[in-house]
Amino acid sequence: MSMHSHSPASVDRTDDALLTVENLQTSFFTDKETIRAVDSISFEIDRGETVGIVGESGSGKSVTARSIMGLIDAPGRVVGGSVRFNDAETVERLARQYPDRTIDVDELRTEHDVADCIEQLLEQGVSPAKLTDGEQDRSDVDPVELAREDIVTMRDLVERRFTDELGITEKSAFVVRDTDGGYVDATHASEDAFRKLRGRGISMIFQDPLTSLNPVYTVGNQIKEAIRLHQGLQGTEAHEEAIRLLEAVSIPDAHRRVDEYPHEFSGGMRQRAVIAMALACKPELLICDEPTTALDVTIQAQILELLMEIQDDRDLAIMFITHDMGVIAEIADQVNVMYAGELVEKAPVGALFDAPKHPYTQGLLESIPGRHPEEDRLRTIEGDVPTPNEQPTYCRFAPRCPEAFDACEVVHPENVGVGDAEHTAACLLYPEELPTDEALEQHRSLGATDGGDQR
Ligand SMILES: Nc1ncnc2c1ncn2[C@@H]1O[C@H](COP(=O)(O)OP(=O)(O)OP(=O)(O)O)[C@@H](O)[C@H]1O
Ligand code: NI
Repeated sequence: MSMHSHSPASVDRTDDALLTVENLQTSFFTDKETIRAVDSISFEIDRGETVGIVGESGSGKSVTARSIMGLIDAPGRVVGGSVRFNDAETVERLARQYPDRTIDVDELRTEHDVADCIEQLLEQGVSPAKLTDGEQDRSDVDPVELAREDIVTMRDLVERRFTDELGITEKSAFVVRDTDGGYVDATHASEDAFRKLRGRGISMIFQDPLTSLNPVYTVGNQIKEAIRLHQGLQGTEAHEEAIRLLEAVSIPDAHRRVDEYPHEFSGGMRQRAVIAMALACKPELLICDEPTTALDVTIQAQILELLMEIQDDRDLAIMFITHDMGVIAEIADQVNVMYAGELVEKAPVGALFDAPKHPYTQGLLESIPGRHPEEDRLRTIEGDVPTPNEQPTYCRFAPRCPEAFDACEVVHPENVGVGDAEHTAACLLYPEELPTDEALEQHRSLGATDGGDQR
């Protein structure tokens, strides 16, 4: 049982999710300002599922991906939230390698009483709202009572790292074992653990295949290096596996092409080779950051088709980043719409296209080429994505929004349920069924329990 199960904002898909991103916050600290590139976003990815992340340039899509991969460099830093990777094999492997940095939740359950822990936290001045975060309908209930009812659990305290605050667990721990399935907390993993998590576990491909391929080595040697690192195969075995992988990504004549250099490959073939390299690591989750934007439309369609086939074969989860709603329609099961560092709408792909709720999403859909064949000019949303350089007490989309009203300047919209169980939007027009003043009150109170800046 998770604290989130009653929350309209965070849909209860937690139990089986392969990846859980919760209140992730990543900022860049420049001389001039703090850019809140990813500003407290939450979403999940299930096994075998494709989750699309869509939004205009500068909305924070790549920073989200790089935060998950542990690839944020100075002046940037993940400043809050967590990224939990829930794969039993990975948890066991890392728990063996990092016994001192592993938390055993079952042990904690036998040694500590959750209600006592919560009492201590309240005494230390932690707000009850923080302890019941996600329990909007229970926010007036004493958190100690929720612990007694098993609604707030030891696992919840571990996930929010309250057990660190209590001195029960090591602050540097990042592997969590639990009978219900543990996880690796990527936001707390050390550099070397991240390297182990990348590749086997989570693997990423980028927009420009040339940045992932080294021009001085043959394509085959680069794939073989990945095979050696992640599967421990050498010599002929590695060579055979490299050919199999090139065949798996439909590179014709793989026996010969395995010995060619990247410049001898076309753009589409290079992107296929990069996918083969990513697969050499046998990942559970593949993150694709605009992998087809540099390619022409026909090749783009072939690569998407290929990814779908590979996904079916391997039950691979895919997080697919694009600014193109057309691509989202092709490939995604679930969609997260980002704007200026925030997640403004989340929905299954059908619901998003049939009934987009956020005016921003509506604008993105209106600007898909071919939507209005009777018009000669493509519709666009006027203006640009603002740089998110302050904590918003308003709606960041309001200046461009055709539906904006006075409150949008002074109330920050939170994600609220909009119809379908798995559909949320962060817009003051919702919940539609409430009168405006009550809707605004709901956004204000959700904002107050949001946690805000965490670290
Ligand atoms: N190294 C950095 N230093 C400072 N700011 C950065 C850095 N990297 C990203 N940002 C800022 O973070 C915000 C989000 O950038 P991000 O690259 O994630 O956008 P995106 O949605 O991937 O856009 P695109 O579609 O153009 O790839 C932007 O405001 C960007 O300026
Ligand atoms: Ni990007």
